[in-house]
Amino acid sequence: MPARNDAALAFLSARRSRPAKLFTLPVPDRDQLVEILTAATRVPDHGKLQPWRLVVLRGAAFARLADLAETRARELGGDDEKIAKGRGQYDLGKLAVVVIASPKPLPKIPPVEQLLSAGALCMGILNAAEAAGWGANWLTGWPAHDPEFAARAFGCQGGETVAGIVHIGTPPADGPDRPRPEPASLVTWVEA
Ligand SMILES: Cc1cc2nc3c(=O)[nH]c(=O)nc-3n(C[C@H](O)[C@H](O)[C@H](O)COP(=O)(O)O)c2cc1C
Repeated sequence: MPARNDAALAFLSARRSRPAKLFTLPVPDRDQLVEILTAATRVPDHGKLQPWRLVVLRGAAFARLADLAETRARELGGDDEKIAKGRGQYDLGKLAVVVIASPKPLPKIPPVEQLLSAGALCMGILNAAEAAGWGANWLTGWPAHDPEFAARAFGCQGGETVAGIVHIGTPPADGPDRPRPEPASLVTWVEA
């Protein structure tokens, strides 16, 4: 039986995202990011399929992807708001890990379970980054859900989708936390 870990419980009880648009430098270097990803990829994965892959965005990649999002918005007939929303996180990005859900064609493990594993990986990156002293924020945005953008930007193919784009950086000083769920209002206890 695992020992009670009060420090871990305290961390999980206080964890939160920080707004990526306010991140500043520094961001994790390669070794620091590998440490985060080593912890984060320790994630439930039915069938040990590893139904995900990661794309790390740094430096000039962000300006290129912002332009790609604008190009795609124009192709879709989008207005200025769609262009601005599409460019947003890439114009401001400094370091981000794109989690690609990459489902394997195995009928035994349904696609939803493989997608959930990718979501768990996003959460793992949030937690590992915060535990390592960084701010982190899980974003998507319309381009991430546009198959053509996802193919051009991240090489998505064969049923792959973007589960999350997790930005990591130096966060601003903490503001107030957002309201949190009260478990009592969510839980049905089934005891008979
Ligand atoms: C799948 C997913 C996609 C999200 N995409 C966005 C997004 O595109 N833009 C945004 O402002 N927030 C987005 N969010 C919400 C942010 O991650 C938000 O900061 C987070 O819910 C804060 O919760 P936390 O403090 O418990 O981590 C997304 C959340 C999830 C789970």
